[in-house]
Amino acid sequence: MSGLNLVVLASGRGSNFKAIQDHIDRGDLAAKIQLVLSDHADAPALDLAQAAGIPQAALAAADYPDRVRFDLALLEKIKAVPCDLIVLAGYMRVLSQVFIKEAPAPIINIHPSLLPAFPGLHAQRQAVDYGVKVSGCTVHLVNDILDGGAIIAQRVVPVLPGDDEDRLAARILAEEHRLYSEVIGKIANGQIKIKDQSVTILD
Ligand SMILES: Nc1nc2c(c(=O)[nH]1)N[C@@H](CN(C=O)c1ccc(C(=O)N[C@@H](CCC(=O)O)C(=O)O)cc1)CN2
Ligand SMILES: NCC(=O)N[C@@H]1O[C@H](COP(=O)([O-])[O-])[C@@H](O)[C@H]1O
Repeated sequence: MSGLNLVVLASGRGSNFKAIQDHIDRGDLAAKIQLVLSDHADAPALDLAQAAGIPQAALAAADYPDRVRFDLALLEKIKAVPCDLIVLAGYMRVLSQVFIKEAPAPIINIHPSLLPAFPGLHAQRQAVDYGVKVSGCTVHLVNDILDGGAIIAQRVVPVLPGDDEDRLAARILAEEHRLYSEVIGKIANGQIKIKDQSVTILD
């Protein structure tokens, strides 16, 4: 039983993708990553996917006239494989309304702050600069409002004296690696149900 079919979108390092695959390999997560897609051909996430024997591909934005045509090409690759859930794992492009509408499965994202605080890019830097005493990470549904989709789960992470962006990011990242697989596991076993843009969490 391979469980939930996942397609992962990653722009860079891929540590969240790797954490999900590690949970799958350990038998902790009833899912199968069918494809890893990136908008950067040199993304380390693609090397991690290749090493894990997972099909992977990169699409270059420069090869497409606009965001919608890029997203339609992305969708074409996603629709060619079994997909129950699209997982953004450090995917650094805003998805168009067309992508959101035409996606063959729900889309989730992990964000390194306690949304709605600090949306967008460099959330950890925003938190340090603001001087908050706690931050954290959020798993949310993806819709056409950037980082505005329904919140599925959050974890609080302390901001310690002397923290800079990198130290806080590392502390939050460790929590992301746990939270994301926990949430995907609950989607796989039906404890979290997603219908259209609403989330139901069963205790
Ligand atoms: N339609 C949506 N698309 C995306 C969402 C979302 O909630 N709705 N989440 C983001 C993830 N993300 C933060 O969590 C994020 C990613 C990228 C950007 C952004 O401004 N990207 C720029 C390019 C930046 C770059 O190339 O360095 C852009 O796309 O023009 C903001 C937030 C994923 N997509
Ligand atoms: N706005 C989106 C965003 O900032 N996402 C963040 O990018 C990092 C990707 O790391 P990874 O490639 O090692 O998973 C993660 O910290 C993720 O929360």
